Amino acid sequence: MDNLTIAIAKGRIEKDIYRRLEALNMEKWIDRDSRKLIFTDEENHITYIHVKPSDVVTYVEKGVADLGIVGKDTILENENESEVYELYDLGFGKCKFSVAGMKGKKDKYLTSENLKVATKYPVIAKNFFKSRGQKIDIIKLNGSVELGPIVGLSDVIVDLVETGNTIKANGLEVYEDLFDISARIIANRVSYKFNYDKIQKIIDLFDSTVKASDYK
Ligand SMILES: Nc1ncnc2c1ncn2[C@@H]1O[C@H](COP(=O)(O)OP(=O)(O)OP(=O)(O)O)[C@@H](O)[C@H]1O
Ligand SMILES: O=P(O)(O)OC[C@H]1O[C@H](OP(=O)(O)OP(=O)(O)O)[C@H](O)[C@@H]1O
Repeated sequence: MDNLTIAIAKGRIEKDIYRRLEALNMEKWIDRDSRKLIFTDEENHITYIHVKPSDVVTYVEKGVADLGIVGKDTILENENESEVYELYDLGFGKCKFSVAGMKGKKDKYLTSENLKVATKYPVIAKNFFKSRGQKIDIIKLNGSVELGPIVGLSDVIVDLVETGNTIKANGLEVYEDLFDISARIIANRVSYKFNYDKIQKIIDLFDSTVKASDYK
């Protein structure tokens, strides 16, 4: 039997993925202490590959992976988003997209033209302001985005907010929430068609870990 390949996003959501696999007794196939990037579950015929979050959609879209597990934010930011099917909301990795800026400066945000927006997510930020008909300049950063308004690089940021601690610790406030984010299972379109039963079985397995516990 051919294995199904699942691309797992390394980093923040990894821990929750392993908790689910552990609940299914499927984690034993993955050596988390090793530097290996590919593992095989011989019992369930699954190959796991460990990739950067921003590369998960690429592996799935190209058909190298049948399935991928990655945050909704990363899916929406990818130019090939529409080329993959989003099948299942895993319910972990929860956070939200927000617009934030310096405390007490919200008025400027609402009225300003050519707002300078610092973000790791230029596609999502552009789409949001476009839908509102507001002209903006994007400043693409790769992290520590909250610094933008503090040092005068930008007027606002578009970023993920979970606990709100980073925003607060840096004297910023949320001006507006965009939408909620969580980890999703995505599928290659062709593979979904040809491996429907196998893929459905894997989704049912993940689903059973939610029903059997309070992971959500
Ligand atoms: N507070 C949070 N901040 C950022 N991401 C979060 C948060 N809470 C949950 N997530 C989820 O975790 C994912 C980010 O994981 P991580 O920070 O490891 O990767 P990354 O920053 O996108 O990648 P890298 O830093 O390697 O380029 C997001 O895609 C999102 O789905
Ligand atoms: O609301 P909070 O719980 O504080 O979480 C939000 C922060 O977490 C993420 O940053 P991350 O830790 O991934 O670091 P980064 O700045 O390198 O992206 C995100 O970009 C926020 O800065």
